[in-house]
This record gives sequence, structure tokens and C-alpha cells, in this order.
Amino acid sequence: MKVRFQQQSEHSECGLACATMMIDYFAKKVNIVELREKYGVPNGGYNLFQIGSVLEEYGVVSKAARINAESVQSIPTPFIAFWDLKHFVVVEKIIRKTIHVVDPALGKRKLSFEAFKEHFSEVVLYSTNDGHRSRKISKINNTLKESVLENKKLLVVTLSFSLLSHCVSLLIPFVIQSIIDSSAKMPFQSFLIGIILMIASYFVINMVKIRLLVRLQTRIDKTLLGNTIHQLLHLPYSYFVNRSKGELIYRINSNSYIRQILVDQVLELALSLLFLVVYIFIMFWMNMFLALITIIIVSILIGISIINARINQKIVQNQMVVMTKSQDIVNEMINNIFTVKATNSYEYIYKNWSENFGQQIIMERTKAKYSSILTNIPNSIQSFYPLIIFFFGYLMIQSQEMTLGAVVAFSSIGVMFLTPVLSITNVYNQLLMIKVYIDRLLDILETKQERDDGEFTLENYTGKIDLENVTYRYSRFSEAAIKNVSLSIQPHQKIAIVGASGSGKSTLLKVMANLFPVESGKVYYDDVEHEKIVLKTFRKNLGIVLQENILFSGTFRENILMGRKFTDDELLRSIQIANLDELVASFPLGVETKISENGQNFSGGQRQRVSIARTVISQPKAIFMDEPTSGLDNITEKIVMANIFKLPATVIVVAHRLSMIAEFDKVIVMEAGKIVGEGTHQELLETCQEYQKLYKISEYPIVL
Ligand SMILES: Nc1ncnc2c1ncn2[C@@H]1O[C@H](COP(=O)(O)OP(=O)(O)OP(=O)(O)O)[C@@H](O)[C@H]1O
Repeated sequence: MKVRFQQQSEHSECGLACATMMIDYFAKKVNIVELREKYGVPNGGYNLFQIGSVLEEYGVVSKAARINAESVQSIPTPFIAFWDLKHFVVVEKIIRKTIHVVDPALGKRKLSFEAFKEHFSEVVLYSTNDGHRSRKISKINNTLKESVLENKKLLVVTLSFSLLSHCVSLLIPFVIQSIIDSSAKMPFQSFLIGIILMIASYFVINMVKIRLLVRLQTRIDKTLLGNTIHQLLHLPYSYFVNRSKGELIYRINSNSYIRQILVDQVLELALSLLFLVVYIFIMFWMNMFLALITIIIVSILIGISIINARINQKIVQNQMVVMTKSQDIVNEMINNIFTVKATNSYEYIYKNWSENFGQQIIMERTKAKYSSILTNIPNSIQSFYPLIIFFFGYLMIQSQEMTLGAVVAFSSIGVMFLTPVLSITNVYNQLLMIKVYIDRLLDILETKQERDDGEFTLENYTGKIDLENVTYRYSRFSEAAIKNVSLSIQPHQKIAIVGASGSGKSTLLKVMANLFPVESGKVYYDDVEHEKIVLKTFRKNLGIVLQENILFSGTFRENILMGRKFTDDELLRSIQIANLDELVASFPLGVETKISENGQNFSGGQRQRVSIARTVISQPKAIFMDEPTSGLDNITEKIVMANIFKLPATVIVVAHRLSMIAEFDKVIVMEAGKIVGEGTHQELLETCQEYQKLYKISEYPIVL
């Protein structure tokens, strides 16, 4: 049994991807989505011990060993190998001096012993389980099935028209036969009328078929892509936190490949299969001997095409991985062009990209190498097929077993038979490919949506928040970012969270704002446990301003409203609170002024203020802000914060600068995921050593 390739979705997921491949091989069909949901991905990835624990939970008993490359053949395959001192790969098998490696970042590769030795870091994790599990054919995901089933009617109609057009073309050989065999007494006019009628009906049927096909394609596209985007929008925030954007976009694009293969190819396959039976029947009815020759030729064609498809699948899988990486590099380059320029790192980035692109080219060439032989043979056979039939047909005419017309007709039917056979093998090829695309899409489609099954709507939410022994960790194996935190925040209180970098301030804020689900403990809003609240409607009570202030391309108005309905007065009020009124007034188009994508044409502080206006416009009852004013000067910061403080809302702010700290009702001091101090600024200065330290080193001494 082969190891099923599992691609890692982010840089630190190689350990988890290797664990997925091992579990899938030895114990149970799993995909990385399931393991990711269960264990998460710690910063810096998994170590061998943690991978071993995951395997054990799934019934794969494993052992780690330190071993040099020369002795690695004694380890039972597949096993996990430590790679370049920073990565994990699965060694699928070792055949003589060739090592078959499944790299979760790069796909399946064959390495010479020397190349293996160069990368192998002399540590392995192997399974002591006996043999592999039995594998059943996997079921296609429901969303994909639904997308097709929803358009069942249209599918049947399109299929019927395709069938009709095939039927019309099936008549052609018989017409040719009667023209040749009855040429002496041919009723010229009726033949001509018949032919014109045939051409006209073929044309009309095909025209309708093409239109139906396009309609079917667009409908399936819409359902498939619509479902994916809908699913993406309903995934929890944590899904996006560590994922690369290029990778996600590539996964989303898998939709159109899947549709192309499903609609264009599978439809063809269904018809071809049906017509194969018809053709075989007709051929044997016309001439047994020629029919047998055709079947032999076809068997050779199918054999070669299957080999071709299998080779292609492997190459395409690997090709997709490098293509995604290229896209990622370009994405990062464009997003971080300032850093590239500032650090003068053109060559480094270019080298990175061109190395990756080089691999892409090598794969393209390998593909061409194989297909120049394997695609060429079927094509050549197809071209020479009529010659073979005419050769044997000639002998039959001589022995008067067949007429010339019958040989010509047989040859045409034979060619018609070969075409669907070739298309079946081509579709088989594509179907192997679709699996690769589906697996990539399933990462999105099979991830659980954010839960929303609460019973309380909390329409009159006051802004009270309580945390009871809350712990949150980014992954099962990483240290908790928030440890056993209990906290009570009263309506309209103004709270600041302070602490050293990495102490868990942002994480605590996100947990309070319900962006991250807690691992243990409870979060209460107005004394109602968060799991019992209808999140969809409740979310509008929470306003969140995060560090990354993303603006969309559109006007000021559009960026603040974000599709929600508010009056012009409400819009102006939010602009005033964010102290944007002067800026907006300075533009001739006011709130209709265009903001470019990501707000590139505005300063960081201006972007922050648009983000604040966007949050306060909905008059949330609790406002969570992660360093919302880091880009503002002291005076603007004071104005904005004073405006926010006046709002009838609970305000919780992660603050690096302590310049306004004395104005908060309560300050929470964090250290290593725990609350180490809680009280007013004055109280903490007297009682909390950690706070005193922070205050002393604060860049901006307090203004009292
Ligand atoms: N997306 C993530 N995945 C894994 N670990 C994370 C992630 N984000 C933060 N962490 C880890 O969680 C811990 C707390 O991080 P957090 O961002 O909450 O700290 P912070 O106090 O807000 O830091 P800063 O002031 O530098 O923003 C850190 O150890 C950090 O490495």
C-alpha cells in the first residue's frame, strides 16, 4: 500500500502532516483537518515526542531511534525522518539505493542515497504496528455531491442532448456505406436531402447542447464556489490565524478545476461508456474479425493511458505544491515590498522564487518527457487505425466477405469507438487529478464552522463580562497562552491590559471578545455562559479593533458601514469619535473619498481611526481594542480615547503605552499568561512589583 500524500497548510505543520500520513497508513483514514482541530499547531511545530503521542492516540505504536543514514534500511517503512534539523518527512520505501520520500511541503520525491544522506538528520520515528490498514474508496464530500445533485434536472437534459448528437453522428457511417454500395442506382436527390437534414439537426442539437453545458457549468461553479466562500466566512477566526493567504487562494481556486473535471469530463465519460457498448455491439454485428482487431488495439491504448495517468498524477501533485509556494512567495513579496526595499533583499527574494520556479519547470519537463512517449503511442495508433482496418478489410473484400461500403463504414465506426476510449482514459487521468484538488478543498469544506447553537440572544446586554478559570492554548502541545484566568468586568468599566511582550494580552482580549474558543473555564456575558448565547446576533454587541487595521478598497463611507445600515448622523458621529472629522472634511468628496486596497493611501494612524469609527458606529456594549492608538500622536490619542471613554460601553484596551493609564477604572497586569496584578493605576503602583517595573521602563511616563 502506498502512503497517501498529505500536504502541510502552514510552515509549522510538517509534523502533523507526517503523523496524518502514518495514521492513514497504519490505522485509520484521517486527514490533517481532523488532527489540526484536535491538537492544533504549536508555534514552531511538533517535536518527535508530540508526534509519537498523536500516533499513539490513534493506535499507532511508535518508537524513536537515532540512526545513521547507512543503517536506515533496517527501519520498517514507512517511517518519519527528521530532515535538515528543522523539518519532518515520511520515508515511504527504500528500494536498493533509492529512497522514496514523501515531503509534506514538496510532495513525493525519489532521492539518491547521497541526496538523502545530505538532508537526513539521523533521527527516525517508526511504527511497530503489524502491516497497514485496509483502505476503502473514500466518499466524496457532501458539498461537492450536493453541488451536482442540485442541478440534477439540467444535468439530465444536457446528457440527453449529448446523447442525441452522438446518435446523429452514428448514422454517418451507414449513410456512407449505402452511398458507396448503391452508387450505381443512387437516388441522388433523396440522399442529398437526407444529408442536409442530418447536418442541420446535428448543428441544432449541438448548439442547444453547448448552451446547456455552459448553463450547467456556471450553475455548478456558483454552487461550488458559493458554498466554499460561505463556509470560509463561517469558519472560526482561529482557522485563519496561521494560514498563508496564497495557500488559501489556491485552495479556493481548486473549485474551478473540480467543476471543469466534473462537468466537462465526467459527463463525457458517462456518454462514452454508454456508447462503447453500442459501438462494440455494432462492430461485432458488422464483422467479427475486424471487431477483434479493434478490441486488441483498444486494450493496448487503455493500458498505456492508465500508466500515463498514474505517472501524471504524481507529477501534478508535486507540481501543485511548488506552484502554491511560488504564489506564496510572490504574495509575500508584494505585501512586504517595503521591507524588501528597506532591507535591500531583492536578490534573496528573487533567488527564493527562481529556485522554486526552477522546480516547477523541471516538473513540467518531466511531464512532457513521459507524455511525449505515452501520449504519443495512443495518438499514433489512432491515426493509423483506418490503415490497419483497410488492410484487413481489403482481404475481406477480395474473399467477398464484405463490401467496400461495409469496410469504409466499419473503419468510421472504429474511429468513433476509439475516440471515446481515448476520452475515457483521459477522464480517468483527470479523475485521478480531481482527488488532488478535492483533498485541497476539503481542508476548507471539512473544517467545522463556528458553533452557533445558543438559546439566549441577550438583546439588552449591559457590557458585563466574567471569566472563570479560563485557559487557552494555541495547540494541544504548546504552553497555555492564558492560564486559569478569572476576572470580573462590570458594565461601562474602562479596563487596560498591560504586560510584557508575549505575556498573553492580545490572546486574553481575543478570548474575551469570543474570537477564540476557550480550552477550559467559562466566559460569561451578563452572567450567561458564552456557549448558551446566539453568537450571530450577539456579536453586534461586541466591537473589536485589532492591531491589523485592514481597510478595503472603497469609500470612507463603505469602509465604516461595511454593508450595515446606519444613518448619516450615525456615520458622522462615529467619524467624530474617531477624530476623523477634520481629515474627512479636508477631502473635496468627504465621506465619499476613495480608500485604496489595504488603505495604502492613508497613514497608519488614519487607518487605525477608520477602524475605530467602523467599530463604534454600531454602538457596541463592549469594545475590545488591541493597541488601537499605537499610530497616533499623544494629543490625537488623548482626544480619541476621551471620546471612547464617554461612550456608554465597557471598554477593554491592550495598552503598550502607559500615557493614559491613570484614566482607566482598572488595570490588569499580565505575565506569562497569568494575571499578576489588578487594580487602579495608583493601587498597582503601590502593590504590584511587575507593574512598577513596567511603569519604570515605560517609554511614555505617565501624565497625571
Ligand atoms: N497565532 C499564534 N499561534 C501560536 N502561538 C501564538 C499565536 N499568537 C500568539 N501566540 C503565543 O501566545 C503567547 C501570547 O501571545 P500574545 O500575542 O497574546 O502576547 P501579547 O502580550 O499580546 O504580546 P505583544 O505585546 O507582543 O503583542 C506568546 O507566547 C505567543 O508566542
